[in-house]
Amino acid sequence: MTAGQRPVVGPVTELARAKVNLHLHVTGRRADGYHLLDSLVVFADAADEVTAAGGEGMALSLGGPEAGSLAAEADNLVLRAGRLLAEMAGLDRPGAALRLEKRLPVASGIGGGSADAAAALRALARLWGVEIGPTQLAALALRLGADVPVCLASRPARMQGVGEVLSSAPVLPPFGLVLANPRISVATPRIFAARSGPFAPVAELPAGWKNAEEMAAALRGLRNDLEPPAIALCPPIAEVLGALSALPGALMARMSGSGATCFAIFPDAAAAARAAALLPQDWWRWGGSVRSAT
Ligand SMILES: C[C@@](CO)(OP(=O)(O)O)[C@H](O)COP(=O)(O)OP(=O)(O)OC[C@H]1O[C@@H](n2ccc(N)nc2=O)[C@H](O)[C@@H]1O
Ligand SMILES: Nc1ncnc2c1ncn2[C@@H]1O[C@H](COP(=O)(O)OP(=O)(O)O)[C@@H](O)[C@H]1O
Repeated sequence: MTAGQRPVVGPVTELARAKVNLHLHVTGRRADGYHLLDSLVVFADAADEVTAAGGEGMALSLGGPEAGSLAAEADNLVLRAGRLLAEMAGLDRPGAALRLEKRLPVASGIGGGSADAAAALRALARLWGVEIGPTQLAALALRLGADVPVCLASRPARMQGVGEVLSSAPVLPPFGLVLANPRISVATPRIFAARSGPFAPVAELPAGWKNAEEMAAALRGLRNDLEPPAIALCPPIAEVLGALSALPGALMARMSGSGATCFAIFPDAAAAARAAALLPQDWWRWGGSVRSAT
């Protein structure tokens, strides 16, 4: 890796989209305790925003409706990503004024922190003119978290290994998504630690689905293995799943990642947006579309 590319002068902004695990099978466990996963991952249009501009030293300012829960965070993933990229690029005096517009709930199973870290890597690589290949960037991302590599591309993907083995997703039809969180944060390590029982098989997925109904029918045959331990530790998740399933037009509902955010699939984005408005106002809720593979 070099710092040989022409740096960008103006501020660089990157979206940090919410990651949604349409299924999540825990297929094994490594000797170091990390779990082997099989997951079909999509990215919603709900997103944080990371902006990087030139500056002396590296500083981060926070804004947006969900910034409050991060104010006390000494080691924001955006700064960790910046420090790591600067170190790998051999930059002596890296300078960046970073801004995080936080709209996604923190510690909620939609990888907001991972998406922020990935967005910071993309933004700073452009700002500093760092030339880095995709393999090297993915290895760097993995050091920040198991979910960061998939968030780099921020497009539909099949995710395996502990999160670092990425391959093409089936061809997805257009569909809408509702996300709902009961405003309870959930710590990922606790949920993995509470999981028990035999490991799941890798899911058999087709080359693609013709429409949202067909996709939802296939997904109903799969599961999120972290859902039972998450509900045991955080019972309101069951209520969120019940409310999502009862929305008009919902084709299936499931928890994402280690929770507590749950999602429901709809035939289109407009139906999803209408349905989200029917959920309790004291929940974090969102309805809209997902980013396609192209
Ligand atoms: C569960 C998932 C599914 O996409 O999503 P989230 O709930 O975080 O959104 C991810 O695997 C989370 O990825 P990420 O949040 O980046 O995890 P990390 O920071 O690397 O790890 C946090 C902790 O989760 C556990 N962990 C994480 C990933 C993995 N494959 N196996 C694990 O056992 C470990 O206890 C680890 O110490
Ligand atoms: N920019 C950030 N956004 C969210 N969480 C962050 C960030 N930086 C550090 N964190 C820490 O990472 C943890 C996991 O956050 P997050 O990625 O939102 O969870 P999840 O992967 O479950 O959605 C939080 O508890 C928080 O302490």
